[in-house]
Amino acid sequence: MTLLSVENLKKYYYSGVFNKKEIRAVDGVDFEINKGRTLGLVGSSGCGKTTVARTILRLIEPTEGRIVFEKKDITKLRGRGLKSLGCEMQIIFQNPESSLNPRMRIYDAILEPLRIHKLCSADEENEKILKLIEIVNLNEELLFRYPHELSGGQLQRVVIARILSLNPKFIVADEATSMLDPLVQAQILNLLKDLQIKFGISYLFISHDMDVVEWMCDEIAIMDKGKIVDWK
Ligand SMILES: Nc1ncnc2c1ncn2[C@@H]1O[C@H](COP(=O)(O)OP(=O)(O)OP(=O)(O)O)[C@@H](O)[C@H]1O
Repeated sequence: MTLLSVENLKKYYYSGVFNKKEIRAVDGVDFEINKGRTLGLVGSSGCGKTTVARTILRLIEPTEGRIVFEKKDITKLRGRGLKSLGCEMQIIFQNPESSLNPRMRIYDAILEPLRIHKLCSADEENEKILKLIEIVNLNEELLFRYPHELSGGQLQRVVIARILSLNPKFIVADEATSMLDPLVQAQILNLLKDLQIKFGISYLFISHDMDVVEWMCDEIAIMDKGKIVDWK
């Protein structure tokens, strides 16, 4: 069953004041992702992978095309609709520290989205946080530490716990494990796969590492100069 479909997606940038130069970052991309499946997006640096992801998540406006999520056209969604879409579609970046406030203890970092989106009552907060860290295999002792006191792998688990609190249906992993050493990378990838099985999450998995993509993904789209040029 299709969760997300992207039709003729384009994102052009314009640079220069006098001699306007057109940059076709994404130039007519089509794909579908089914529920509980993973699509890999690979290609050389600058081919448009991150732009595809940010456009789908409505973090940037597409120049042209249509994005359909759960049978709903979300291309022009605004206001409250866009806010609730923000829970269902999430992104994990390469550097977990960029997603976490350095002055906020881990406990509060996981609590923050629960409070912002009013996802549980005050009485349920503690239990919910303990449940989330159990799901991502994070030790309870780490809850009262600050981000700089955790390793890259532990931080990525915190980021995943925060995201999971929102019950997402779709997650973009944008080079999410490429800064981690191979053993930790394998652990995080296994965690993402487990979460997919448990919660039926769909992923758009962006990476330079073809071995990782082949292991992680059901289907792979290869991008070049803003277009999908091959499928695997
Ligand atoms: N805000 C912007 N303004 C102008 N050009 C941009 C902007 N964002 C991206 N681009 C350009 O769009 C193209 C695609 O960039 P994008 O970051 O999507 O590529 P990528 O495949 O994700 O690269 P990488 O693997 O290095 O992250 C590049 O030529 C980039 O310079």
